[in-house]
Amino acid sequence: MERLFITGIGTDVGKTLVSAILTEALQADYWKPVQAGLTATDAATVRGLVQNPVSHFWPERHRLQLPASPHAAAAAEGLTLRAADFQLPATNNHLLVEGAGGLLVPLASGFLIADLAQQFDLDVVVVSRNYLGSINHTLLTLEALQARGLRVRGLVFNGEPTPATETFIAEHTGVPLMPRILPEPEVTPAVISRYAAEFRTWFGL
Ligand SMILES: Nc1ncnc2c1ncn2[C@@H]1O[C@H](COP(=O)(O)OP(=O)(O)OP(=O)(O)O)[C@@H](O)[C@H]1O
Ligand SMILES: C[C@H](N)[C@H](N)CCCCCC(=O)O
Ligand SMILES: [Mg+2]
Repeated sequence: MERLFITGIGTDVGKTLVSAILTEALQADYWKPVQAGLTATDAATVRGLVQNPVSHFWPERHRLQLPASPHAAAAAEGLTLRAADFQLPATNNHLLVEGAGGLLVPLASGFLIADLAQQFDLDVVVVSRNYLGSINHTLLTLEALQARGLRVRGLVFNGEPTPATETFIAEHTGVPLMPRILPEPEVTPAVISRYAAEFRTWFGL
């Protein structure tokens, strides 16, 4: 059974896109524990992109109005998020848990996204979007995971292929590479389904 925590090298790097692909590939359940910003929630986005009838979408534990760092969005509502608030959904299906922003984004004082992945004892998928500076952000994320003893199930490169970047990161870290995502003119259920087939092959399904 795959139980995966989806993180990335920052915000807006494609975690939700990759979550939709993995949800479809594995017919997995999906859970976003903390949603900051409610105009278009990540769970609604994934639900709209996934076509299989098996996936279940678990409700967010905290839905915060402000599209900001969760610690600040919670404080704006007079809330303090705590580790004890969060329990992994009780499912027998594959499960994908999407973080908010990057690995060290704060949920509260002394409580980071990385702590959630550790608390749930999940393997981690890292999404790296290509931009100038992304090598450093990717290596920092992978070092922080290693320092916490978190296992990397795979790294996904998203965006314009950049062989010099991807080869360096792969050789320097030795992390397993999942299929890469190209810039898509539009993100549709058909696009998700096409990548899901590639990921199914990667998982040996
Ligand atoms: N390969 C791609 N092709 C086209 N659009 C993309 C691609 N990757 C990401 N996007 C778009 O970029 C935006 C940000 O991606 P996404 O929402 O997946 O980021 P995120 O890492 O989940 O952000 P957050 O930290 O808010 O959860 C979305 O509009 C998404 O559709
Ligand atoms: C609102 C946004 N889309 C994400 N959900 C939260 C991003 C928090 C980033 C905090 C930071 O690293 O400075
Ligand atoms: Mg997202």
